Amino acid sequence: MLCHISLFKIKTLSTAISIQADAAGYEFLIIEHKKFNAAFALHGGHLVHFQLKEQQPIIWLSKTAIYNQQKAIRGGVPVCWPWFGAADKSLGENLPAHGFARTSKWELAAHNEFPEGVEIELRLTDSAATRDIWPFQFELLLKATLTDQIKLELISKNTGNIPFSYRGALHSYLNISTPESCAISGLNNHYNDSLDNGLAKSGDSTLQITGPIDAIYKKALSPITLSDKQFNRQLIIDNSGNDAEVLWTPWIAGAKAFADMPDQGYKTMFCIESAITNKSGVRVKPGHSHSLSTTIRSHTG
Ligand SMILES: O=P(O)(O)OC[C@H]1O[C@@H](O)[C@H](O)[C@@H](O)[C@@H]1O
Repeated sequence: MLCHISLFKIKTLSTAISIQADAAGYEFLIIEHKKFNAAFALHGGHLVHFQLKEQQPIIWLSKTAIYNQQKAIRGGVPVCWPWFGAADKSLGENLPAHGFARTSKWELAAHNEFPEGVEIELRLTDSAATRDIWPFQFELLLKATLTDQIKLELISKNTGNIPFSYRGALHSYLNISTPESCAISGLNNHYNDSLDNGLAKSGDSTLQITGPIDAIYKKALSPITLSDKQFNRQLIIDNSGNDAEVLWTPWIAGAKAFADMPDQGYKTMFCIESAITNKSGVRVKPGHSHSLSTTIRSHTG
């Protein structure tokens, strides 16, 4: 499953679910269900693998991803939180891009196996280290329901006594055959091009992948479909709680510049992210929660 990492089993949680670790003690939750295989890294609360039996993986993971506590994993579904992109200057200098959730160690809060799949809950709460850079109390829950589809729900709960605002994303790296085989439809026509100083532009409702893309599309009004001719499948993506879909591929130069992506890696991935990118973010009052989600299902033929 994670064929480029050697893992040993630490604990069996149910027939399909176990905790396994690499030689350095980096922990994964491994799911070997009769319908699919999947894996999460506890570091980052990060889905790193999902593959239905007899199909190509839905989620892309870099073969040269770096697994250590300081780094976000390249691939999978990074949880970007409590900000998206660069941190607000008011929080300080040199803060990590896309927040601290993807480089924090999460805990397994619940797991349940049933005939059609599994439910997994991973939790991250504030600590002295998080309050040092983001002065709020919170409970972040990633609820994953894995069946013949992936459903990820990120619930941001304010456990303190002052409101907070957050931005973020479920930054899905989708596994594709080749860029030329793919077309994306169902997008909103309006986007801001991050490769052109955030300029507001309008595009066609179907997008081909022919070069680098880094764009913030206004929230789609219906599900988005990534059609992949060579894999003979459509990935159908339904997001909620978001204000945008961020589309991203680093393309040739970008992949070359990353130490944790093979030079050719850009050819087999494409990101469609369920994101909150508005400057003001989503405000969550004490005792309240907000949910950001993405559902990805595959339709073959
Ligand atoms: O390399 P990172 O921090 O994981 O970010 C990857 C990309 O993430 C995307 O969401 C951003 O729009 C891009 O600008 C960014 O390059």
